[in-house]
Amino acid sequence: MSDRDDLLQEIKDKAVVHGDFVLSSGRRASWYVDLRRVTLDGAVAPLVGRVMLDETADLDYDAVGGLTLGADPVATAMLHAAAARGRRLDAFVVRKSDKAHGLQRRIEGPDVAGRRVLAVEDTSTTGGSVLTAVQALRAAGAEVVAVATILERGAAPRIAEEGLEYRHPYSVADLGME
Ligand SMILES: O=P(O)(O)OC[C@H]1O[C@H](OP(=O)(O)OP(=O)(O)O)[C@H](O)[C@@H]1O
Ligand SMILES: O=C(O)c1cc(=O)[nH]c(=O)[nH]1
Repeated sequence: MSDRDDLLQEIKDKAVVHGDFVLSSGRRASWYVDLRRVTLDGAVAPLVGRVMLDETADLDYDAVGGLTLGADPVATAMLHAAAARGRRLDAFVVRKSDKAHGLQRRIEGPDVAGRRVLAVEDTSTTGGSVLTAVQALRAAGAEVVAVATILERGAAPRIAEEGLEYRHPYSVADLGME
């Protein structure tokens, strides 16, 4: 089995939940994918890093991150997977709102100004979260080369509207969901 197949199986086994849920956008859904159950799983996180690096291998970026919290373990998994392959990749965290004390940074980590960055998410349904990160990154002077999520759940049209390249190893159909 490939990393891609292995990760899909882990997502099906550990992250998919059925029930009645309110999503980040306020929409309701009969199923939810709690990808934190795989991105924070010590056995699976390295797989997440490798699959996301493979999915974006043709893109030129040297830092990765997104809106906290779902994006954070995706970005650090990629940082570590890149290091294991001998490649330097920085990570960053975009806060949901400005910080009023300390250094008052909206984007934590090495500076992103003037750098080519990849905006990531664990999943995107409306694209609202990842596009909030894109907006903050652009305001900080970064060039967003693309958006990448583990699971595309409906955000593709919205991301395309922004003229952004969008990568995702899996979509809803891979889970057998509507
Ligand atoms: O494409 P969207 O409609 O924005 O939905 C997807 C977002 O929802 C989840 O995060 P959530 O808002 O639950 O916040 P959290 O990461 O802080 O838990 C998920 O991690 C994405 O960030
Ligand atoms: O749209 C969301 O909020 C959402 C959907 C989903 O399947 N998983 C998740 O973490 N968030």
